Amino acid sequence: MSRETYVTESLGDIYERVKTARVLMVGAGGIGCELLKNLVLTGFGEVHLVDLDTIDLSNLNRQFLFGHEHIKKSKALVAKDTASKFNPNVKLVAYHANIKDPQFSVAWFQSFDLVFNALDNLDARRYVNRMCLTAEVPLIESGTTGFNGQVQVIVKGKTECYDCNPKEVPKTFPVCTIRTTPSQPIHCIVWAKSYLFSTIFGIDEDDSPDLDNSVNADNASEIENLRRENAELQRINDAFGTPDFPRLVFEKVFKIDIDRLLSMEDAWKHRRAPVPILYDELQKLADAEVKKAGSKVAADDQPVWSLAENFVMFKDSVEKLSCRLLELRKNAPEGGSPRPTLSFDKDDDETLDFVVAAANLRSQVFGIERKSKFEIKQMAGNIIPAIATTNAIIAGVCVLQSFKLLNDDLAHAKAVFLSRRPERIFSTESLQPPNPDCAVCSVARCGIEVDVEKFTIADFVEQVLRGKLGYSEEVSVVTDKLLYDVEFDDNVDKTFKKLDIGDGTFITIIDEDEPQGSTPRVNLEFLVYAREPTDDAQATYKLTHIPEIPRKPVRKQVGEVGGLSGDGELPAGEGKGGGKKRKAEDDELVEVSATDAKKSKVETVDEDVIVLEDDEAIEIE
Ligand SMILES: Nc1ncnc2c1ncn2[C@@H]1O[C@H](COP(=O)(O)OP(=O)(O)OP(=O)(O)O)[C@@H](O)[C@H]1O
Ligand SMILES: [Zn+2]
Repeated sequence: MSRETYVTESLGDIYERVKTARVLMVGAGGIGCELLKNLVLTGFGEVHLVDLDTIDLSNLNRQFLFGHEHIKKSKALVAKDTASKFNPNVKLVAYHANIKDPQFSVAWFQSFDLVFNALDNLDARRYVNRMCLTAEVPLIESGTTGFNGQVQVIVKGKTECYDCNPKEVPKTFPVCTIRTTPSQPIHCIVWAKSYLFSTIFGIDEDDSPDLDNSVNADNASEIENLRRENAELQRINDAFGTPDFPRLVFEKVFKIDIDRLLSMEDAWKHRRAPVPILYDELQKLADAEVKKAGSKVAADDQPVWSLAENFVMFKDSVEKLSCRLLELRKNAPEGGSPRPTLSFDKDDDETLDFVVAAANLRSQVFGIERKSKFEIKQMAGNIIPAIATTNAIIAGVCVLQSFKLLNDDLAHAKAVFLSRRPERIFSTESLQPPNPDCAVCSVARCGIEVDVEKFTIADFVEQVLRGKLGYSEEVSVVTDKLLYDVEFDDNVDKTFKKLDIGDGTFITIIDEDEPQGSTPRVNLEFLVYAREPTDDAQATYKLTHIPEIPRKPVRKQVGEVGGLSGDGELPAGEGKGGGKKRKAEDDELVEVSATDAKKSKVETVDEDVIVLEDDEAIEIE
C-alpha cells in the first residue's frame, strides 16, 4: 500500500485539506527537523522553511535530517534536500535567511494557511507572532526545554497571542557581585561573557555604555569604578591587534583592577580577599607545561583546564578574536555604521575559549572553583540539554493541532503541555481569548508608507499622530526601544533611517492620555513600508487606512475568565482576567525576556543590576 493510502485512512476527510495546504515553518533545528519530517510524511501540499543558521556538530545528535557531511551548510537547504526524499509529492521551498528579513513581508505571510514556529529565542518568536497577527494567519507556537514542552495555537482575535502573558523576568545579578565580590563560577562566567567580552570585542568605541542614568546613592561609587575601568579598557583598545594586546588586557583585569579592589579594605574584612595573578609567572608555568604536554594543552573540553592552560587559551583566543575583528573592520564599508563587533556564541569555539579562560582566571583570583569548557558552555549558553524525544513529541502535537485549524475546528484546539510528572505526562488547556491589555494583539493596526531617509520623528508625531489621528501630547513612540515621549525628545530631528526604522519595522504608539472617566486608547501599531527615495523636499506619508482606535476596556476582575465556547467563538464580552495559565514550575521553560523598551524602562528603575537580555547583551541599570 502506498503512503497516501495509509494517510487517507488515518486522516479521513481532513487529508484533502492537508494536501492543498500551504504552510510555513520557521526554524529547522531540534523541533523543526521533526516537524518537517511530520509535515512531509503527512503530505502537506507545500511547505516553506526558513532558518538563518548553519549546521553545527552539536546539532547532529537530534537534528536527524543532518549528517557530518553537512556541517557548516545551511540548515534550511539541507533539511529541504533530506526531507524531499521522504515524499516527492510535497513541494518544499527553503530559505537560508532570518525570518525578520524584509523579503518576508506581511503579504508573503498572508500567502500561507498556517505558520509553525520551531524557534529557540524570544525575539524571533515575538516577531513571527506579530507578523501572523498582522497577516491574520493562524500560528502554532512550540517550544521545549529538556523534558518539558508546550504547543500553543494562536488565532488573531480569538485566542491569546504569544505576548498575552508576560514572559519570565530576566535573570539578574547585582553589579557589585559580578564586578567586586564574585563567589560562584557563574559570577565569573557572566563577567567574562557579558562584561569583558563585550567591552573588548563587542562595543563600538563611540557607543560605550552610558551609565549616567543609573547613578543612584547606593551604587554611585561602583558605577564610578566601572566607568573608570571602562575608560582604561578603551585606552588599551588602542593597542588592539598588536602583539602586546593580550598582555595589556591580562594585566589590566587580573592585576591592576584587582589591586584596586584590594585597596577597598573594608570589603575584605569578612570575606576572602582576591589575589592578583601575574603574567610573567603564568608565562613561566605555561612554558613548562607546554614543554611537557606539547600541543595537547587545553585540547579537551571535558577536563578542567589547569591555570597555565587557561592562561595559554586566554592569550590565544584574544589574539584570534582580535585578528577576526580587525579583518571584519577592514572589510566593512567605509564610514558604515554600526562598526562591526563580535558577539558571544557558545558554538563559536574561539569566543567560548575566551570566556572559559577569562572566567577561570578570574575564579582563580577569587578562590572559586574552576569549571571545564563543557560545563561553562552549558552555563554561558543557558543550556538545558535538548532531548530528541521531547522535540519529537512536541512536533507531533503541532501537527495534530494543525488538523484542528485546517478543519476550522478551533473549539477543539488546545494548549498542550508536556512534562515529566509520572502521574500525567500531557496536560491540556482550552484556548483563552485574547488578553484585552495585551500590547501586541489587543491593538489597532495601520500601515504607513514613507521615505525613511527624510521622514523624522517630529514629522511622525506632528503630522500623523497629532495632525491626522488626534493624539494629545501624552503619547509614547516605541520600537524595540523608546523613541519619543513627552519627556524624551532627543530623537525628534532624527530620520526613521537614522533610528533603524525601515521596511517591515513595527512602531507602537502608546496613548497615555487618560481623560476623566475614560481609559486611554488601545495601542496603535504601525507597520512601516519604505518608499523609494524621491526628490521631494517635503517629507510626506501615506497611511494604508485611517485606523479605528477604540478605548481600552475597563479592567475586569480576576476570575472573569472565559475559554472558547463550543462553536469556537468567544463568549460575548469575556476577557482574560488572569490566573488561568498553567502555574509555572521551578523547572518551567526558562525564557530570558527582552521586554519591550517602555516596560523595561519602568521595571528596572533604581535597580542596581546587570540585566541579561535575550540577545545576551549586557545592560547596566
Ligand atoms: N530569526 C530567525 N530566523 C530564522 N531562523 C531562526 C531565527 N532564530 C532562530 N532560528 C532558528 O531556529 C532554530 C531553533 O532550533 P533549536 O532550538 O534546536 O536550536 P539550535 O541552535 O539548533 O540548537 P542549540 O541551541 O541547542 O545548539 C535554529 O536552527 C535557529 O537557527
Ligand atoms: Zn496578545
